[in-house]
Amino acid sequence: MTATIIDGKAYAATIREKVAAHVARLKDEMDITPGLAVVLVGEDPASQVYVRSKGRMTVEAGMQSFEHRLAEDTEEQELLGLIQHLNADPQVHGILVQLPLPAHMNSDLVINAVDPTKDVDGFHILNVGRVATGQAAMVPCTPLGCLMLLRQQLGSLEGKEAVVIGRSNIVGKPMAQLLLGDSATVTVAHSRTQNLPEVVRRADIVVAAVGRPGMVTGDWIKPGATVIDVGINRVDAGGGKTRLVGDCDFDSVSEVAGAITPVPGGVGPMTIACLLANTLTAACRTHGLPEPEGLTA
Ligand SMILES: Nc1nc(=O)c2c([nH]1)NC[C@@H]1CN(c3ccc(C(=O)N[C@@H](CCC(=O)O)C(=O)O)cc3)C=[N+]21
Repeated sequence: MTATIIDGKAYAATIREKVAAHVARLKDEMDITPGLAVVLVGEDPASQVYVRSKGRMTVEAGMQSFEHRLAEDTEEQELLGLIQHLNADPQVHGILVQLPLPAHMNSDLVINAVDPTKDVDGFHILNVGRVATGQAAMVPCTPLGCLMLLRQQLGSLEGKEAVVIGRSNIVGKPMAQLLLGDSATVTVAHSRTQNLPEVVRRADIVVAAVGRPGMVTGDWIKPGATVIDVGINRVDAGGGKTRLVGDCDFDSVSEVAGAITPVPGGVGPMTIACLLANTLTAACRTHGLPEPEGLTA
């Protein structure tokens, strides 16, 4: 069997179009332009690329983009001051502080300093609790994007066996909560899980979010399963070049799976589309306006 390739890039483009159409109406009818502030501390080249493409897509969706670049050695207090300023700025509806932060900063403290209504990453502890209890939240972008792809591919997730590989606060844990919210039966596996391949072989839905290139191979996969590959790993491609690969060994997994997301072109573009969707949702909530449909969990 050869798996269907789930075209995250194309689906993300449709999400961004929906966002743009709603933003255009907000501007016309309400004179409101949603705004997203992205804060980057340090000079990590990969992070700079993401920040640039986020900024470009924000503007393409008709929203305002504010970028703040701080030096690697910025004091935590200065970053907290900037966050207070953005919290108070009515033009800013969403705030994203790019992670990871430099080692001298307390990430939990910084994340929890963001106004939860502007926390478009969904990392504030209040939003974590709201997602866990099924209340209206800001939902983390990558898991939200994965959920959208799964719903699109499978329709209902009810009663399906889902195995999430990875237990991070930014992907694995919130992904598990969202799958539960859609009535899947959820296992969260990780690096210490015993008989990991055997556990994964039970799954109708596999979400791989471990950050290890090619770790999940075809023999781990139940025939026909839907596989969402969250990994974005840059590996040596020889000749001084690099390429992006996922956490799944694409060639062998796609021989067994029913459907699989590619890397690049799968989850990554959905993450950015969901960031724009969350910014729009935040703007609507702030102004007491109806939320866009199909863009939240
Ligand atoms: N607070 C915070 N929120 C984030 O959401 C966040 C972050 N920090 N830190 C860094 C990671 C990384 N990240 C990506 C998003 C999209 C692509 C993406 O669209 N990738 C393309 C490929 C891009 C390329 O070719 O380099 C793809 O997968 O097709 C990648 C990576 C969001 N992050």
